[in-house]
Amino acid sequence: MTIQQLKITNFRNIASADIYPTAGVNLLVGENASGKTSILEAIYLLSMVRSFRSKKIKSLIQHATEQFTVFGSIAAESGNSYSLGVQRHQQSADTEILFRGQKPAGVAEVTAALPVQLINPDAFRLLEGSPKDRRQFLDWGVFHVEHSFIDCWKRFQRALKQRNSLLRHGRIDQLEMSLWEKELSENGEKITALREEYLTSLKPLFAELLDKFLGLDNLTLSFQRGWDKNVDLVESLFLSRTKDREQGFTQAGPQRADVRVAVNGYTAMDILSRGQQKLVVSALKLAQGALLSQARGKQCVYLIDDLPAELDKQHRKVFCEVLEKQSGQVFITGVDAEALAEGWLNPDSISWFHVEQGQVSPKPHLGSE
Ligand SMILES: Nc1ncnc2c1ncn2[C@@H]1O[C@H](COP(=O)(O)OP(=O)(O)OP(=O)(O)O)[C@@H](O)[C@H]1O
Repeated sequence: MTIQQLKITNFRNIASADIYPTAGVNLLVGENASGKTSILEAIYLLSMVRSFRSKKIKSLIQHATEQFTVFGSIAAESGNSYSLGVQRHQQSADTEILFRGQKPAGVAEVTAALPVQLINPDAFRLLEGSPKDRRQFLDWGVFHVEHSFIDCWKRFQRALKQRNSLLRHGRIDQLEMSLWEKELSENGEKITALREEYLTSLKPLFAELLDKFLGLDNLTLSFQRGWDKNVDLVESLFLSRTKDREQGFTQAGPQRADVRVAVNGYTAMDILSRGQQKLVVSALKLAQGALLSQARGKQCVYLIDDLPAELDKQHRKVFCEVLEKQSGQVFITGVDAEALAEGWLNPDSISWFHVEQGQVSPKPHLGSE
């Protein structure tokens, strides 16, 4: 997927922008608070229909205006182009999405059409955050690669909600409980198998990238499925009914899964430097893009907020080379044009944009100024 045109209206501090990015690397340079991250946020919104910075989508509407609009013209790998627009009005209860001129069935349809990977300071959460952050990472990949996942996931969530609500009832209807446990475990086992399979496919791609970035060959990823490995989920649920009733929720299952990232047996975030953590997280995200391309022939759009931060010159150079060699579209922000200009193999193929007080304009390549 490639964004050929991006039009932004009344979004954060951007009153109006209309840009034509290149299919490869796009660099967005500007001072603090100029609006660089807002552009990444607008692209992320097109894919996820939410922000990565704010839970309240209305906070994205430019102050003193009524609504924002983000529009993208997207080129698919098939050669077809289609339009995607997301709009939110102050007075409206919903966010409007228009995909190929129509209202999509759900957000998942849009997300599947425009896979976006974000590497920003919050991406560290993948290592230092809760298991939920790592499950989200894993499920992003499974969702894009395995189309049956979304249906299993929805059915699983519904069954989990039902079981939790039964657990809180005064008297449990054993038959109803068994029925929901069956539904929960059938879908839970499928989700787990898909997650395991996905992680197995991801590992070699991740190892290859990590080797380029850091040469950390003793780093391991291990999947923890979320319940006792010696029993089936249905059995585990049955055995834990009494304990779950006391707690008021289901304790075992894929909703407790995790991916442990360890170096020589130690939790990665406890021993890696900040720069190493950034490269591990980046390698994980780039590996997801590579797997999507390998499995589905789809390219992902990478959003990288402040690439130079935390990385020395040498690691920045390796990172740039990897980004240039992979086939997805990349948007990178930075405050220092010189630091951003370093390390590219083909600087002439890169598009530059200057961002200043919410205005976005194409910028001549640094060397040609
Ligand atoms: N709803 C809004 N309406 C108008 N301006 C807003 C709104 N929300 C945020 N802003 C402002 O938009 C500006 C742009 O912020 P943004 O984070 O995009 O800048 P940036 O260029 O990425 O900065 P930095 O380099 O410091 O990360 C900030 O000054 C912020 O206060």
